This record gives sequence, C-alpha cells and structure tokens, in this order.
Amino acid sequence: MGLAMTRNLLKAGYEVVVWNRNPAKCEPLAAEGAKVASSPKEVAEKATYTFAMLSDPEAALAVAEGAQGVVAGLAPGKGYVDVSTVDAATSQAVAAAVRAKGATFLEAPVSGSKGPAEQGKLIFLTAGDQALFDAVGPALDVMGKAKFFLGEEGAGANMKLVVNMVMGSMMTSFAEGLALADKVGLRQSDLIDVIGLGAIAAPMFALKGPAMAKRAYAPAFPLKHQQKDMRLALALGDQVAQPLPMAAAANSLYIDARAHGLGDADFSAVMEAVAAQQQGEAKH
Ligand SMILES: NC(=O)C1=CN([C@@H]2O[C@H](COP(=O)(O)OP(=O)(O)OC[C@H]3O[C@@H](n4cnc5c(N)ncnc54)[C@H](OP(=O)(O)O)[C@@H]3O)[C@@H](O)[C@H]2O)C=CC1
Ligand SMILES: O=CC(=O)O
Repeated sequence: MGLAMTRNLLKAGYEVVVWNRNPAKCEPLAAEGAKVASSPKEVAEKATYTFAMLSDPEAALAVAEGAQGVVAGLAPGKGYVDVSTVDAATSQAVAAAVRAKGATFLEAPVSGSKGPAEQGKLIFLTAGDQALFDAVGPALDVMGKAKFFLGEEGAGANMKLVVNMVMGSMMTSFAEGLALADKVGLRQSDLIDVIGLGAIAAPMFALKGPAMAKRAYAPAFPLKHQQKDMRLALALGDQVAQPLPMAAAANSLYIDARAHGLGDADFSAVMEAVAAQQQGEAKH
C-alpha cells in the first residue's frame, strides 16, 4: 500500500523521503525520485509531513515511539499522519506522544485495496487535528477519491474497523455461498452473475468471485491483516458491550486460514477454511 501511495505522490510532483524496515523495498521509489532515509526519525526531521503505512498496532507504536522513531524527529510546525489500520487506543497513544513534541497528528486509515491505492482512489477516514487535515488535504486528494474528517482521534480508527468487520463477514458469507453452490451442483460462475444483478451486488464479489471459483488468491489485501481487523473490531465490540456473533464466527474462519499458512494470501483465501470444514464434515 505504501509503495503505491508514495508513487502517486511522486507522480504528482511531491518531494518524498522514504524509509522501510526492509530497505530493499525502498529501491523502486529511489529509482523514481524519492530520497531514502536511514530511520523514521530522519524522515520526520527532513519532511514537514510524515506519513506511515504499517501493518498493525505493534508496528505503528514501534515506528512512532522507538528510539529512532518518528516522534523523536518531530518539532512544532511538523505533522504526523498515520494511515495504517490500528485500534483507537494505539492512535490515541501516538497522538499524545506527537503533541508532546508540539507537532500535530492525524489518523487516516484507508478503505480500498491495492488497485485503488495504485489508481489514487482510496477513501481516507481521518480524525485528529483538523489543521493537519486541511494542510495535507491536497496530498490526500492525490492518493484518494474521498476523505472524511470524523472528529477526535479514535473515530477514524473505529470507522475503519467497523467497515472492515462488515467486509470480512461479507467475504466469509460469500465463500460459504460459493461452496454450497458447488456442493449442490450449481455453477459458481452462475451464482456470481446472479448476485451481481441483484440488490446484494457488490464490487468485491464481482472482483474476487471469479478467482475464488478457481481457488486462486493473489494477494491484494493480505488475510493476516483482515484477521487483525476482525480481532480489533471484536475487541471494540467488547469495550462497548456490543455483541458481534456474525463477526466472531467469521473471525474463527480467518484464524483457521491463518493457521493453515494463508496469512500472506489474499483475504478471499478464507474460502479454503470454508472448504476444509466441508471436507472435515465429509469424513464424519
Ligand atoms: N492491502 C490492502 O488492501 C489494505 C491494507 N490496509 C492496511 O494498511 C496497512 C498496510 O497494509 P499492506 O501494505 O497491505 O501490508 P504489508 O504487510 O504489505 O506492509 C506492512 C508494512 O509494515 C511494515 N512493518 C511491519 N512491522 C513492522 C515493525 N515492527 N517495524 C517497522 N515496520 C514494520 C513492513 O515492513 P517490512 O517491509 O520491513 O516487513 C511493511 O512496510 C495494514 O494496517 C492494513 O490493514 C488498508 C487498506 C487496504
Ligand atoms: O482494508 C482493506 C480494504 O480493502 O479496505
């Protein structure tokens, strides 16, 4: 995600300084004009606005608050925009550390996958310092097709988790539908067409369905990240005493798929966990 988003900033003429834990991943961006820093701290020292796109809460905290982290390089007049999908508590902790340095903070998780990231069509779900939202608005417009400012930090993270909880449950339901159709002798391609013509049509089903029918899962949104989002959404439900039985059932399928080595496959590979359950039943 970070690679595609940075490419769009470079194409739009922004001067960009990049860092990645595995430095080899910076090489294509360096070839396209980005400068490479040796730490997140150096990025924050060199840039006015620092963006982070990281896997999970642990990574977000390490990169923000580590000895060579972003916060160490911040100063008044600078801003930090974290576009990773994390929970509200992580975002709030980072916001406090950023503000203690006199800088501003915006959480801005994105909806939309690898394709929208490449096409500059992400949806930003932001919250935090509105002045920073206004300042980086033109850059968000380069990377995305829409941006929402939702209030205090935590609101963007919560919105993202709710959206991805719905998406994750939709995907498991779709996988079960494909499996059931196949078991009763229906063509999965017919099911995809029928769903696509009716009120439950969704771009996700049209995009992922044909590959799922072939049991092919080239990664766009890694399954391990979808499972992380289900886990964080369920924790959010616990915090506010909102039962989420559908999401809990879906999460157990993602956990199953992860345990079977599918964490780096696309999240549609949850189909394999559904299929494995079918085979398990057949043996009994
Ligand atoms: N892919 C998608 O379709 C979408 C993803 N997202 C969210 O965006 C985020 C990134 O997703 P994506 O790009 O797909 O994920 P990747 O797994 O491809 O990238 C994760 C990034 O986090 C870095 N990282 C992980 N742990 C650490 C750490 N401890 N310290 C420093 N860096 C670390 C990785 O570095 P390294 O390269 O060194 O491993 C890598 O740069 C996730 O939060 C995901 O949920 C949101 C919308 C869509
Ligand atoms: O977080 C994933 C997405 O597709 O959005």
